[in-house]
Amino acid sequence: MFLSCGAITAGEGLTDYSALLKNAESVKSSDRKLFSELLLEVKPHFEALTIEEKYHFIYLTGYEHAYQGRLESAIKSYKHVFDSATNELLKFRGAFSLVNIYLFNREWSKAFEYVQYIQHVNEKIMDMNIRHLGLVTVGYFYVELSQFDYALNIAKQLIAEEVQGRNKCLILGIKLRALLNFTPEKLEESQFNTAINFCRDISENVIANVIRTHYSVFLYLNKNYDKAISVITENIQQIEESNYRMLIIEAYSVLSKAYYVVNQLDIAKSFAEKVVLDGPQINYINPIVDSYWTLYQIEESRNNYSLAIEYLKKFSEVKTIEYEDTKAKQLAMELAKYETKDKDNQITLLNKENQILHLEREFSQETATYNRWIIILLAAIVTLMTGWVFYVKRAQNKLKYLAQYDSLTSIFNRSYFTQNAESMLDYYAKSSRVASLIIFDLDYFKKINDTYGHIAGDEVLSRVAKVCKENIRKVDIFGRIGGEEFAILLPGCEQSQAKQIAEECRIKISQLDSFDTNQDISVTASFGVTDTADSDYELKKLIANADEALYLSKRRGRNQVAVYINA
Ligand SMILES: Nc1nc2c(ncn2[C@@H]2O[C@H](COP(=O)(O)OP(=O)(O)OP(=O)(O)O)[C@@H](O)[C@H]2O)c(=O)[nH]1
Repeated sequence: MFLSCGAITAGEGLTDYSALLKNAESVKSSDRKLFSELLLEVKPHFEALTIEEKYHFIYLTGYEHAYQGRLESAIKSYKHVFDSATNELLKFRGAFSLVNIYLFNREWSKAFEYVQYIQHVNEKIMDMNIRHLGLVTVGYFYVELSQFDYALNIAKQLIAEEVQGRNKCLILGIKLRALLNFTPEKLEESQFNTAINFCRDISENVIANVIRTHYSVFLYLNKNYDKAISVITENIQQIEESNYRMLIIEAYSVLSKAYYVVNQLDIAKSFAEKVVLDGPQINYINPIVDSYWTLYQIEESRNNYSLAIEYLKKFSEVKTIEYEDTKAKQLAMELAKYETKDKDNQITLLNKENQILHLEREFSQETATYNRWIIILLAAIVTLMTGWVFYVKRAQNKLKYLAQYDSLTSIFNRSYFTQNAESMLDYYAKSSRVASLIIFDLDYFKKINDTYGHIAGDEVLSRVAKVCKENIRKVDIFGRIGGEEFAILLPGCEQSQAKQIAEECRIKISQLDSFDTNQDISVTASFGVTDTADSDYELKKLIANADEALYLSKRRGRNQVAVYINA
């Protein structure tokens, strides 16, 4: 009961409702139980409240409804405050509370109505904390609708007004997220660190962790995979304990992508699986799309084709949801902007032409037809544009594949092999772990081409790649680095194990059938092997030394494996 916490009375035994409401206001996010008790205490005396107190009470009731998840009732209370309260501050609070709920409900146009109000009146709000909280909500709205330039303008205004405390921490997060999507090339690591430190110093740990996930995405985009991983893993316990699902999902998603790139496939898979655990959740559809793609890539690289296809199907389902969602947001935004412009135009027109009212009716009819056409046109443009973006993205994916894989053998091409091998070697160098390199070259391949033709030669190359791929692990990096020259980087393998693997590949190649042509084609290959203990971690040096061993095999009569000796 409230009285046990100390009653606030206004002399002569009368309860000071204003003070009760103020008390409720101050504990609304820190002591939920007391907050509810205070509202219950005031409720029976509603009629005795002053007008101002009545609206304050209704506003706080809205807050209580929203907290309990009764969003329709919360909207009713907040709207009542917004429509009828004379106190500008309360009206303003009603507006940004409505934006938050409409954003949660994904009712973009309705949210936009109140966003415009907040932007229009914020300068009249003298309580800086409330004014800034309203603007932070607006910034968040624009980020949600991918209107990053608008979000950045809001951040600029708040920073110019020397925003403080939690609002500053929130807007720094919004600003970094907008920049990450808008102009990532202009971002620097120090900006993330400054924001994280600021939020941490004022104990806003959840927001600090949200910014850490943006930081991790930034590092991932800049190919700094190890750091992208450590930024999250160092704080993973705090992130998981936050119970903030969106944050947790974003963190898992970036971890799974980064672990995939550094070839830690089991860990990458476990994080991606956690992201997709609850099925397609519209409020965080992007990480789900990314995670299905990662799962598909992992299973495909492990040759688990049926599972890979399942993930690809899921990926395509969630991609469609993501695409529809983006389209809906863009359309809502375009229509909302159009309607605002149209409203402004009409007001000016009506002011100017007040004297010719009879023409106004005609005009609005025309405008209505005109509006309909514009809306249809806009919808068509947005559909076409998003369809085009989708098409371009698909074409980009195809181009990306072509740029990374050798079309004849479907293994990595030289440049992608080099890129992957170098980052793997960097990674291994840091932890001083061993890796080996095998290089092999087909014997007398020119003769095969000359005797049986280039098409038969191509078939040989593709079969050689296939048998070797079957013989190595999924973590090994396998590429075609020349016409009939191949390389395999084996992380964690010592020279003696690599030699054994090379020997197995050599035997498998020499046992290749004579194909469907019935021609008796005999194929062999010569191998050279070295490891990081003998040749260090620089790819160029490893290749040169393995090549030296390969030519020793050739000189010794071909169809054999030689190991580089560090004299
Ligand atoms: N069919 C086919 N042949 C290729 C391809 N790329 C390179 N070659 C051929 O591979 C042959 C390589 O010949 P050489 O470098 O003389 O080597 P080799 O005949 O294998 O002899 P050794 O390496 O000394 O055992 C050339 O005839 C190239 O035309 C390709 O993509 N397809």
